[in-house]
Amino acid sequence: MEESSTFPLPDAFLDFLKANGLDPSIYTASDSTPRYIRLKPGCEAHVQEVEAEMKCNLKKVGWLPGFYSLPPDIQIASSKAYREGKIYGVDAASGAAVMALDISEGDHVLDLCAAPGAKLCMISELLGDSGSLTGVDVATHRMATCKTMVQKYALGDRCRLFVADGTTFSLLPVMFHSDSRSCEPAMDEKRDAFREWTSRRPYKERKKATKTRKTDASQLVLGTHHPELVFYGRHSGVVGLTRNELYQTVCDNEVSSQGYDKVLVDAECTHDGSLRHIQKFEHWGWSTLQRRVLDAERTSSLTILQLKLLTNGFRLLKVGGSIIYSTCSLTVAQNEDVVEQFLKENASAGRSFCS
Ligand SMILES: C[S@@+](CC[C@H](N)C(=O)[O-])C[C@H]1O[C@@H](n2cnc3c(N)ncnc32)[C@H](O)[C@@H]1O
Repeated sequence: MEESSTFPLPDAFLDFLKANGLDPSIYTASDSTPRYIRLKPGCEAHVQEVEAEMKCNLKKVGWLPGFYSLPPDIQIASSKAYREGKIYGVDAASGAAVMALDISEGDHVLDLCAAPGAKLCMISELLGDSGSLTGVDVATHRMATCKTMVQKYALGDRCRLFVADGTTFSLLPVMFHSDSRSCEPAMDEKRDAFREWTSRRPYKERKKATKTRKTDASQLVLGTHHPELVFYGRHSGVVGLTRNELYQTVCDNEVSSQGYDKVLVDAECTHDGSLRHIQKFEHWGWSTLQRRVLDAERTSSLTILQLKLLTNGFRLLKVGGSIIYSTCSLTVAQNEDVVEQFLKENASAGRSFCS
């Protein structure tokens, strides 16, 4: 047990920190680390109203547009501004990862580990009325949260969300599918085209979707699946496409010109860098931390997963595009080492590190 911690860190976690050369005293700061919110664009006029409701000052974060810091003990989820979709909680570090993508108008962006969706929402805001956004996550329940977020904040117009394995996901931005269509689909195929998204679908459609989902889920296990499309916006490019068009396969040389402009690989990790997350294990139980985070076998298989995600993200990037790899771990093994290995295996990738 470490004297300097404000909450008791278990020995197994201290061993993990030691093995990775991390100083346990950083966790003493967890009670004084500010929280951050992002104000939805257009809601700037509501700052004073939010301050009055939360009974605290919002401090503008100069280097992150739309971000404000507030004292650590403020509960944002119970506030009216949060319920009304004017603000959402997102760390400054998450904001930094998104800003590093350098989103430009018209970009087609892929977020390969998207759920629960804070970064995806920010990307969507930066894209505004242009380009497209594809979110992928392997966890169905986390993707459900992501879908709820984009709908709550009305950010899903240009967005499509898939439950899929990011290490094998291979769909290109949807605009290109329709551009590259060689011939018009047959009439009966077109009748099956995706209609405008609605959560309240007729019974027949819901039944069909459940059947498709079940088939997709069983194929997911077999590894022969299509990604499961769980949401698409009006201007995501999906409306009007048939399933065949959406799931059209592409060859590698098409990707170089028709791939994504920007890819974010916010990879699964041990979350040790998220002080607030680690703090939660005090309530969830430290044995959960042991099982979910520290298990040595999991940690080594994690770095393999991280490398595979980064490699697949790069495969889907068009020539000249940018890819950002980020984690909420502080370990060199899950960050610099993964990137070094990736660069060794992908000579055509340029590099730039930031911490
Ligand atoms: C750090 S979280 C992502 C946080 C998210 N980018 C955000 O800003 O809210 C990592 C995510 O990776 C997902 N994940 C794990 N393995 C994956 C895989 N093989 N393919 C795609 N996503 C995966 C997890 O389900 C988890 O949601």
